[in-house]
Amino acid sequence: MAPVQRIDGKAFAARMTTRIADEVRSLFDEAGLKPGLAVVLVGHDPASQVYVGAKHKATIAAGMKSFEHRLPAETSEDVLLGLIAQLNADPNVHGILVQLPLPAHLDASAVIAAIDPSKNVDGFHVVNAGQLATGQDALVPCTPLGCLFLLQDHLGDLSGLHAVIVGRSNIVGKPMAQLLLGANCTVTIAHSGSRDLPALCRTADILIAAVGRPEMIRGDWIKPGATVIDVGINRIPDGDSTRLVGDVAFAEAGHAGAITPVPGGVGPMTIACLLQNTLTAFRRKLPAKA
Ligand SMILES: Nc1nc2c(c(=O)[nH]1)N[C@@H](CN(C=O)c1ccc(C(=O)N[C@@H](CCC(=O)O)C(=O)O)cc1)CN2
Repeated sequence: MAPVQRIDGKAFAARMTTRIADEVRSLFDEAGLKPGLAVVLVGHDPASQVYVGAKHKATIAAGMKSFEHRLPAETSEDVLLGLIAQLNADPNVHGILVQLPLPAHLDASAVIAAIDPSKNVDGFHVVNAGQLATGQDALVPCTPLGCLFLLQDHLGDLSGLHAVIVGRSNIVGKPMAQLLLGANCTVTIAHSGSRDLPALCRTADILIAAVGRPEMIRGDWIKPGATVIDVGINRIPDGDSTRLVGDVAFAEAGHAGAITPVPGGVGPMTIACLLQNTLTAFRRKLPAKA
């Protein structure tokens, strides 16, 4: 059997970012306007600080305007909702993202619901979710969108393939299922409590691991030749230090057809798709050409 291929999300994301930057430049030449992305971080979660910093860098690299709002951990919901109302009304802001997780005293659903759906570049608003579920043009959550791009790039047409998604979150599992249905896959959504999960996973041509548990998916859960997309980003102790692992036991997956590594797989695609969604939201606000 051929050795497993590594699906290089980092390289794909870099190519996407270059293409987006080219589009941003030519739109600026045509219309004299730039897309603007506002990212709101509440508190000091170390991983969130890294991701928000990476989003700022990527936004600038793509030629967009970046508006960063770093608020103290004790920020009240009223203050946060006030900032969101201000960003909703700001014509220079085309995309708004509130970094998750939020501190425990804040209600993430209420905060997401306050973001104008046409600027909700995370695609988390119920309007965005409803549009995706009913096959309308939607702003689609960045992580599953990135997974779909990697799958289509690697496999081409996905029609008729059986995709098993392990994980049922609103952010990854459910929108991933909608995207794969839209690409004509047969889709099963499973979770850590599904009966005989290993056997279910072994039926997958495409296996999406989005369960948030380090290396839970073992090698013998993977059908030979399957394409495995590992969404998990888990930091585990490693001697005196730590290291990142996915939800799949990568070292046991040598018989898969292809697999995304962690790091360097899905993670960078999340940020590239955020830029893509910001560009989409911006384009939708441009005046129609005569
Ligand atoms: N509002 C949102 N919050 C969160 C989202 C999101 O899409 N919207 N997703 C995650 C975090 N996330 C982006 O916000 C994110 C996670 C990981 C990466 C990434 O590139 N990871 C690297 C490894 C980085 C490291 O060393 O820690 C990789 O996988 O190669 C980018 C974005 C939760 N919150």
